[in-house]
Amino acid sequence: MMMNDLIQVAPVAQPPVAERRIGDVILDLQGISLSFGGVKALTNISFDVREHEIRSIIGPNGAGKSSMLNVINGVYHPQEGRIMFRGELRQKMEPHVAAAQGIARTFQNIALFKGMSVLDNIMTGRNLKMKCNLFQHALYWGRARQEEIEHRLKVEEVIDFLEIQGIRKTPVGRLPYGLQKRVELGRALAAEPSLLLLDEPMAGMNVEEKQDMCRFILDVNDQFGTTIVLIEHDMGVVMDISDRVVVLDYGKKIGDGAPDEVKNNPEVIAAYLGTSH
Ligand SMILES: Nc1ncnc2c1ncn2[C@@H]1O[C@H](COP(=O)(O)OP(=O)(O)OP(=O)(O)O)[C@@H](O)[C@H]1O
Repeated sequence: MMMNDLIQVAPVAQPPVAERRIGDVILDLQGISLSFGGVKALTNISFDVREHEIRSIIGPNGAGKSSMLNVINGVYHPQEGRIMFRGELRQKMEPHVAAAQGIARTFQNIALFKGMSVLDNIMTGRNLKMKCNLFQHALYWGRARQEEIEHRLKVEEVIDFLEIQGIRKTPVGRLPYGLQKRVELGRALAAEPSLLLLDEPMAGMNVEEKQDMCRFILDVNDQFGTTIVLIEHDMGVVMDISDRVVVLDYGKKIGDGAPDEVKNNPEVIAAYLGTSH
């Protein structure tokens, strides 16, 4: 089996890179190493992410992809290495600080409130933007009400964008898996992130659901200029929508470059065929 054989989804038309205004490096990771006790999840990984690009992280199971996302949004603190975000050296970033700096993410296992409606789940993505606290809600009802209306409008925009108007009142737990994934994307978008981290947004989806999700990811990138870092196992999707791809294997970087370059990298092919170890 070659890398090309892994392609499962019909190609999605992608505008040329120049049209999507790829900019300067906004995230620069240098020499990142992360261990859990004796387990080395990441060893001396360096790569960067440019503004407005779609940057994918791929690799076999256990390669360190989710650990890398957790380093980027401050859930894990690497023992070694340096992270620059928008020109600032980050020490121990906490997840809420990363969120406040415009980094949002979705998770491998959907993390939504199953009993709450689609609308209310997406509304939770606005939490960091809310200025009025409970006390102010009681004292300045008018101001809090105005703020609530503004948040609702933003959430409705996200709902329209993701074409989920028909299910806005439905409890999330009643939705099929593919739609739940879309709602999770909606919650991340409600935070109006500049950097969006997507952990296997297409896992468990059928071909049609994958094509829809691809379209939404490309539209988010194109219409809002959002920079996207994506982990995905489906090589067809990755090669179609990414500007650049970084490849991890056993916690080490074995490839980095444009999709065509990575596809033809012998070390990457060997890792996917299981012949490198
Ligand atoms: N919290 C943790 N505690 C201990 N070990 C961990 C932890 N998180 C990850 N690891 C280990 O680090 C290594 C990399 O795991 P990680 O989940 O980052 O890989 P992955 O590439 O995302 O895998 P998958 O594709 O299966 O999701 C694995 O050996 C894993 O067991």
